Amino acid sequence: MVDFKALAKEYGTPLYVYDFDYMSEQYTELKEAFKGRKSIIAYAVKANSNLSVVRHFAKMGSGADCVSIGEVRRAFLAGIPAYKIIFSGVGKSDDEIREAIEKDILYINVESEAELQRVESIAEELGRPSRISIRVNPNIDPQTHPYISTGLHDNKFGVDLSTAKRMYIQAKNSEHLDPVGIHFHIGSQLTQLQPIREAAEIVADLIRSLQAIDIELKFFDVGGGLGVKYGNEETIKPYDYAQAILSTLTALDLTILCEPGRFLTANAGYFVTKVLYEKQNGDKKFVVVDGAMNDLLRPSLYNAYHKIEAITDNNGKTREVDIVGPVCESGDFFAKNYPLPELNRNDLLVIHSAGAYGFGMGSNYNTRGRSAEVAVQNGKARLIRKRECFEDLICLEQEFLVD
Ligand SMILES: Cc1ncc(COP(=O)(O)O)c(C=O)c1O
Ligand SMILES: N[C@@H](CCCC[NH3+])C(=O)O
Repeated sequence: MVDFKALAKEYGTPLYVYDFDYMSEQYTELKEAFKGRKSIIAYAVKANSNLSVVRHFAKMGSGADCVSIGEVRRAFLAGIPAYKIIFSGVGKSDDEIREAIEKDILYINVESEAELQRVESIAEELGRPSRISIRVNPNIDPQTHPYISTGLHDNKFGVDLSTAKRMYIQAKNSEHLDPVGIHFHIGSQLTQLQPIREAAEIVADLIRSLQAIDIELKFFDVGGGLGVKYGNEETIKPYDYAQAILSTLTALDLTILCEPGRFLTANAGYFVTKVLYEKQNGDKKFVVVDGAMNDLLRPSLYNAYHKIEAITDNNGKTREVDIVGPVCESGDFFAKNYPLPELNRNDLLVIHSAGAYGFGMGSNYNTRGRSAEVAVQNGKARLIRKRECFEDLICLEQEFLVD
């Protein structure tokens, strides 16, 4: 049990708290699910890119799935070896591609024909062949929130099957490209197994058709996306997930690469915020807290549900309130019509499932410094990122002030 009151007293609020022991359990469960097959769990750094979090997974043997050269650099800094780092994303710049090739990462995940040309040219310039994988868009509806669906042709990600095949042939015939993997990722917060199985089947068939023309791949990269419980949703068990994927690989000897983000971190994280005021506009009751949409954007952006726990001495009956922050937007809320007891100034609200896409999607909107982050491990807490102060926010502008 995390003592949120003590942490809030020591580190202040708003505050992110991460349970590193829970992260370890999630990692181990997923890794075990692929037992009997060669596999790399490549943590999706975007979910929570704090260096201490990435380092925690590095120590467990994790690789890293990165979507910018900044994330690749983070992965290196955190101690993830080059041979377990992959780099995805639809818009990699020349500089990013160059650095990824120079750093000799496991592979660059290519998302278009135009990008393949750039990787080939840059590899030629460097005189160093680039290992690549191609992200296939299998046109499968993942049955998740439209903003986080990625495996339909309507989405910008990956290439269709026939384009992928053309690209593999080009790569095979190029002395500057070394096609080693194939990738798909149909969306995030997936709670249905069937779309994952269908996508894996489609991609496994493509691998067989490539084998028939002598293109042998080593890595079957199944992306991330495994959903978690925010409320009452049914989720997929890691074992069933792994079995569904492995069942499509009959007679194929490939290393599985899996890129979980949310599964490893979401329910390890809590966002702790303090009650400032209660107010009432007509019939509507509001609880105003010191955290805001610039700290945790998911409710504002996706109308996402997060369980909220009140730490208060008032245990009386609840009433429905909107929980809102100080930012000047009506969209700045953590929950609407949420049942909470009467609250006093300085009571705490703990917002659950905030470990993935929480701090990382934060901003400095309204010139608000981002929260501190704390890790809890083996019953001990430690600061893993300082709270941002005003000087941190203005330091890149200050020298440009003119009279
Ligand atoms: C290519 C890729 N891999 C992995 C992830 C991680 O997803 P999740 O956090 O849902 O596991 C994402 C994000 O959706 C992604 O786009
Ligand atoms: N930001 C999203 C997930 C995006 C996944 C990135 N590919 C969320 O908070 O749920």
